[in-house]
Order: sequence, then C-alpha cells, then structure tokens
Amino acid sequence: MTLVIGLISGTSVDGIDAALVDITGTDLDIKIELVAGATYPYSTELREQILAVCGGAALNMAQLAQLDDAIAFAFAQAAQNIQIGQQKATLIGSHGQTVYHRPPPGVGEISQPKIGYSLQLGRGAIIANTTGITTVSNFRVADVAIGGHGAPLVPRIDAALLSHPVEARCVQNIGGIGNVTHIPSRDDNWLTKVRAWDTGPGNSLLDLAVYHLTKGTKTYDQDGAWAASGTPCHPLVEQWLSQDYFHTPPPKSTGRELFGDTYLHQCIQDAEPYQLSPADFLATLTELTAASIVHSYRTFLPQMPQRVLLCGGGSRNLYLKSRLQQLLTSIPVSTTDEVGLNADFKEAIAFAVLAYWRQLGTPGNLPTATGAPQEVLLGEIWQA
Ligand SMILES: Nc1ncnc2c1ncn2[C@@H]1O[C@H](COP(=O)(O)OP(=O)(O)OP(=O)(O)O)[C@@H](O)[C@H]1O
Ligand SMILES: CC(=O)N[C@H]1[C@@H]2OC[C@@H](O2)[C@@H](O)[C@@H]1O[C@H](C)C(=O)O
Repeated sequence: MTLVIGLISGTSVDGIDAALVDITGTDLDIKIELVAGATYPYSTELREQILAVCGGAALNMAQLAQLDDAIAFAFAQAAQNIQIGQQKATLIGSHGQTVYHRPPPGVGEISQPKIGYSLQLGRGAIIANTTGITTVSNFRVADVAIGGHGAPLVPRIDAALLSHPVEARCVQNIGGIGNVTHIPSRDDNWLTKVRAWDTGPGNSLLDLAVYHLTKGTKTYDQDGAWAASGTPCHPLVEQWLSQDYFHTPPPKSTGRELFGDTYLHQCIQDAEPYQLSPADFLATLTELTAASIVHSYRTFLPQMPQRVLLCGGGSRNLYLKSRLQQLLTSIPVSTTDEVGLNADFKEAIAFAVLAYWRQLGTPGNLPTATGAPQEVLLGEIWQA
C-alpha cells in the first residue's frame, strides 16, 4: 500500500483538484481507494493571470518566474491541506497548470516545428521541498520529446481502472476540454485496441460565454439550467461542426489555444444573423459540445460503445448530459461514480497513479492515445 497525492488544475482553471489515494498492485493490476478529495480554488488574481496567459498575454521572464512560483506554492499548499487529519502521504504526482499546448503536426501537415510543446507551470522541486514529500512532475514532456502529443495521459489509467470483461466502454471526460478513452471488452490484446483523443470543447466555450453574458458575475452555467431554458440553433451547430479539428483523425489533442476567447468571439459573430437569446446561444454551444463528442465516436471508433461513463465537471451539467443521452439514443450514459470511480477527482487520481507507476518504472503513456512511437516513463522525480 502506498499513500499518494495527485494534484492537477485543468483547462477550466477553476482550482487545484487534490486526491489522497491509497494504491496497491502493479502496472494495470492496480487497486485504488480515494481516501480524500478536495478542490482548492485559485485566488481570483492568480486565476485571472493564468487565464490571461493561456489567452496569449505576453510575460517577461521575471513575470514567468513569479507565476511559476505562485502556482508551485499553491499546489504545495493543496498537498498540505489534503493531508490534514490523515495519514501522511509518501509520494506526490503533480500535473501542474497547463499554460500552453502545441500539438505536433498531423500526418501530411507541413508545419514547422516538427514536434509538439506542452508547458505546465508549478515546478515539482518546490512542491517536494515545501512538503517534504518526493514529487513527480512534468509528466507530458517525455512523450512530446519522442513525437507524441503528450496528451491525453489519463487513458492508461482509465484502462487499468475501468475496463470490463464483456462491455466496451467510452470514458468521456468533460473538463474545459473534452477527451474520450474507448476501452474494448477485455479480450485478446485489448490494451492495444484502446483508443483515445481530445474531442474538442468541453466547458471552455460555455464558461467563457457565461462570463461574457453576465459581465463577469458568473463563471459557469450551473447544472446547465440556463442552456436548458433555450433552444439550440441546429444550422449553427452544423456550421461549427465543419471546423477542421472535428474532422482530423486521432491521435489528436487540443486546448484553450484553439477553443478559447478568439473561438468564442467567432461563435458570437456567427450567431448574429440568427438573433439568438442568451439562453438559445448557450443551448447552441452546449449542443456543439455534445454533438462534437458523439460525432467523433461515430467517425473515429471501430464500433460504438455499449456504455458511456462521464467524468469531469461537465458531467454535473444536467442539460449537457441529457443532450448526450439523446444523441447516443440507446447507449446508456452514466458517470464513473456509478462504477465506483469518483467522477470529480478522476484526473487527480490519475496523476497519483502516474507518479506511482513512475516510481515502479512502469510506462504511463498509451501510444495509441498520444501518437508516440512507444511507451515511455513519464515524469521527473524530485526527492524531498
Ligand atoms: N454543477 C455544474 N453544472 C454545470 N457545469 C459544471 C458544474 N460543476 C462543474 N461544472 C463545469 O465543470 C468545469 C470544471 O470541470 P473540471 O474541473 O473537470 O475541468 P478541468 O479539469 O479544469 O478541465 P480539463 O479536464 O480540460 O483539464 C467548470 O468550469 C464548469 O464549467
Ligand atoms: C495539455 C493538457 O493539459 N491537456 C489536457 C486538457 O484537458 C483535457 C484534455 O485536454 C486532456 O488531453 C488533458 O488532460 C488530461 C488530464 C489528460 O492528459 O488525460
């Protein structure tokens, strides 16, 4: 048994998810128990600074160092807080905060440079030194260096924790960005048949639209209630679905660099001729998230799954969930909670597992998911 802390702040930049996890076993034969999970929101100032940088705001080197420090200390504090009243952890896996993600060029795409780049701030050395706990961080760079996307990395953990003997499943994360892991039933060579990719926008456009429509007084559409009071404009959804990303075959990854502020402003312009109410506009953006997910299954999966398991904050958006269920017709849509894996802390749990695997010398990437030519050890180890 090893008690490990997993830490991540995702593309929604809503705060640091921390999971204290008891892990036993090796490789795919692991068992996990979530001992504690909590989200520690960023200060408004730090969140706005991160969002500005993700949106392309320029930083000089001193400002970059200061931002990296602020994130690292916030992550270290989250690690301290999650242990209050608990047995002490012996290992931390910290994803940090993605502030820039550039996928490698696709097949046939002529582009310089030839490899990707993925930058997460909140350096592990500070977390290890502040907490006194060995910390693994910088998980994406090894996969990127050999030509992979460095994302998504959770699929190997999804495969370990959520595969089923006879049921093919899609595990659909709906964070700021959406990503899917398709896990075939556990027949011969099932692991090599796992497929995964970023499906496109999760909540990123919705959150930005709510912020814009409420002049900053709200940051998300709670339970999808606002969107549920509107009607999606289907011609607009069709128009948006013609965007290149949705037609690019996997492996593929994306981020706020594409589905961020500029994208939303284009959506607002595209919607002008339709004179949509705010509720209709939100319903239409929600439909884009749902339709892009289902479109990608129908286009890129060898077969449709028998069940879809949602996780991430978007799984709490009841309107989005009902739209997904409608579009998937008879395929049942539930959440990972219903099969025993916490849907809010699955990503934080995944980085605890990745750190655990790193210490054991077990690779963390799935080449079919990231497009890397081989499995690699993920993460740099910072001894306390
Ligand atoms: N009750 C709710 N109703 C509607 N939306 C919700 C609810 N709870 C959370 N969300 C949405 O989920 C988002 C946060 O999701 P999550 O924490 O999974 O994202 P993330 O981990 O930052 O992103 P990513 O997985 O892309 O890295 C919020 O910004 C909000 O849009
Ligand atoms: C570069 C980056 O941070 N990507 C995130 C983002 O958020 C969701 C999706 O895009 C996924 O590819 C990834 O995160 C999860 C944790 C992953 O690597 O599996």
